Amino acid sequence: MMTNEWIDVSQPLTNDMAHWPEDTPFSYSLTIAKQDSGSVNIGQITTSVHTGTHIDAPFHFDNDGKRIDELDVNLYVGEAIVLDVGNVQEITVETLGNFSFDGVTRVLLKTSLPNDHTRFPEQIPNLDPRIADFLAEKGIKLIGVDMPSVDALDSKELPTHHALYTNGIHILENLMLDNVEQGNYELIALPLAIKGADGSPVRAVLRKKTETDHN
Ligand SMILES: Nc1ccccc1C(=O)C[C@H](N)C(=O)O
Ligand SMILES: [Zn+2]
Ligand SMILES: [Zn+2]
Repeated sequence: MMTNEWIDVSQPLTNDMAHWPEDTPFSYSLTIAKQDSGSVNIGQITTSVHTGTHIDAPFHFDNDGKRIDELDVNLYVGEAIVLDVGNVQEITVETLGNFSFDGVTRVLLKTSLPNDHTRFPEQIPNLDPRIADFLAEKGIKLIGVDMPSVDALDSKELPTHHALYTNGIHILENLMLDNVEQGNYELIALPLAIKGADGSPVRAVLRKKTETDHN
């Protein structure tokens, strides 16, 4: 059987990468050099947990919501469908109504936003909060986007975050889908086990399903 290779759809974590204005930038530095320790190089990282490819815990936008370490890891591993919605600036129920969801529980939206991890976008396509009900009805438990947020960048109310949460749909942000075509994949995007956290970086990878794969 032909097996496809896993492909990386995560933003590289670089010291010049984009971050939310007023949020903590990502930085990696070597704090102990081998010539000084006599044995090893040791680095440290500093970052907001919402920089780069990451998941939101419900606690990010709801004080009573689950924290990262309380989330089921099964949400982040398994079959996912990539949908190309790059033809619209506003993603609505009507946009999604054109697709078949095939009984998958994870949907990744590829928008028109070009992937550039060094540039924080000025504007992003809008996700109508009403898609939450629609996706929940299709059995979706995880939505992934190639943008820093599922709401407008200046939103304080975060209507789409809340609508998804209310419908039991978890959120994955800042995927890199430029080189991924629409279709059925397997996804791995596991968060770190950060106790009590509101979000976590993930390493997100996809593998295209072949016709011989079972569902
Ligand atoms: N880090 C921030 C700093 C300031 C204002 C918003 C954010 C966010 O993270 C919101 C976004 N909806 C997110 O989940 O990534
Ligand atoms: Zn986030
Ligand atoms: Zn978010």
